[in-house]
Amino acid sequence: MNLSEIAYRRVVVKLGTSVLTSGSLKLDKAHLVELARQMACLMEAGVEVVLCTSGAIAAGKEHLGYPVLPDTMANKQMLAAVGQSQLILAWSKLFSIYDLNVGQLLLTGADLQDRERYLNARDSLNALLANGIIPIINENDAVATTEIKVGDNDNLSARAALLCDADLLILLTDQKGLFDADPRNNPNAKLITEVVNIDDSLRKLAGGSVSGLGTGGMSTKLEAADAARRAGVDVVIASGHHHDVIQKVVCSAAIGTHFTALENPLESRKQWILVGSTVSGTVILDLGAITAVTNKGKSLLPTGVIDIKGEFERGDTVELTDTAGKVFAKGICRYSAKDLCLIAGKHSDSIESELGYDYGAVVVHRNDMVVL
Ligand SMILES: Nc1ncnc2c1ncn2[C@@H]1O[C@H](COP(=O)(O)OP(=O)(O)O)[C@@H](O)[C@H]1O
Ligand SMILES: N[C@@H](CCC(=O)OP(=O)(O)O)C(=O)O
Repeated sequence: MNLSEIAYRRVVVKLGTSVLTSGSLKLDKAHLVELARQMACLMEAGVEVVLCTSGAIAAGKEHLGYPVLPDTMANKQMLAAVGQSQLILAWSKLFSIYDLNVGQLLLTGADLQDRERYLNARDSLNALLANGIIPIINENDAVATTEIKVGDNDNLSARAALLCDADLLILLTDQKGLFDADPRNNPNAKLITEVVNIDDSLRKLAGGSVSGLGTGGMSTKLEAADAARRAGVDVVIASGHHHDVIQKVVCSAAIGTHFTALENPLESRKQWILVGSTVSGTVILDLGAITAVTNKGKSLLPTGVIDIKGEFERGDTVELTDTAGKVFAKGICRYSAKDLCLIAGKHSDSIESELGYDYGAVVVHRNDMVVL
């Protein structure tokens, strides 16, 4: 391959457990050597690489000799705590062959939810890159509980790509890309080489993980691809076992499934609303408000609110839905759920008389909203 064809300057490479174990129950060290070589070669050629690696729980099971344990959160945390240190040790040793240092960033959803913590994580990631160090990211499974987790490394890697302003996200897995059906169940499934629109019909094609190794399957990869391309990042889903896959994808080879970045990416704050912040509640809108928000670029006023679900505070992120539950936007709410119940369906002029105070006429401002 000719590295003079390099098309990207900053790349996030996400390696699923399925790739790291080659479908077995332990880390496939020989394959890790191969993957590290490809990433080191790109670094040498001036491409900045961020590695988002799964495999902590698999490595923990291997290191402890596959103990038979009750399936509790504490046991998963224990396996991740043991396995993460083995995983980072393996990567650190492999990159040291190329005189490359690594820096470990263990994140949870909670670290990215709060805008200030999000910006701190961004500074740390950028500082590693600025010093030629490979950031190695995983979810902090040893302390994370379901409530505070991102939950899967596909979405975590998309958030990492946004954090460091990458121009390419490569999701490597055990399939050649996204197929029109799960190839494990359907031998006639066809590879989709180019995705232009991510819509409900495409989402229906992407199933979960059935191997028992991975988390989320293709459906979380599609979520990740959607978030990344909205932020201006190209995405490729490909097989982690394709020869020289990382280098070839960085040189724009036609491998796997390609998602081209949208031409008008979301600004940084809206990227955070889309992928960083956690949804605390739901605001249900009438048809007039849905049209105003989705087609006319308007802010949401209380008069268009029909109902509210969940307990949220002023400043929390909410989903905006229709009465059937279809989510069409996400945004930061300027009123708490309690206040919104009192002003729902009312004219903005009456907010002060209803509440005794007023945070402005708007419930979700269009600058704080991402239409999906
Ligand atoms: N439409 C699809 N195309 C390809 N793979 C699919 C599809 N739907 C579901 N899958 C499943 O997604 C799996 C890959 O995801 P996952 O198991 O989470 O692996 P990883 O550890 O790489 O994240 C594949 O093994 C496959 O069974
Ligand atoms: N954080 C977990 C992996 C979670 C995950 O998304 O796994 P995968 O679907 O294999 O990328 C671990 O290190 O075991």
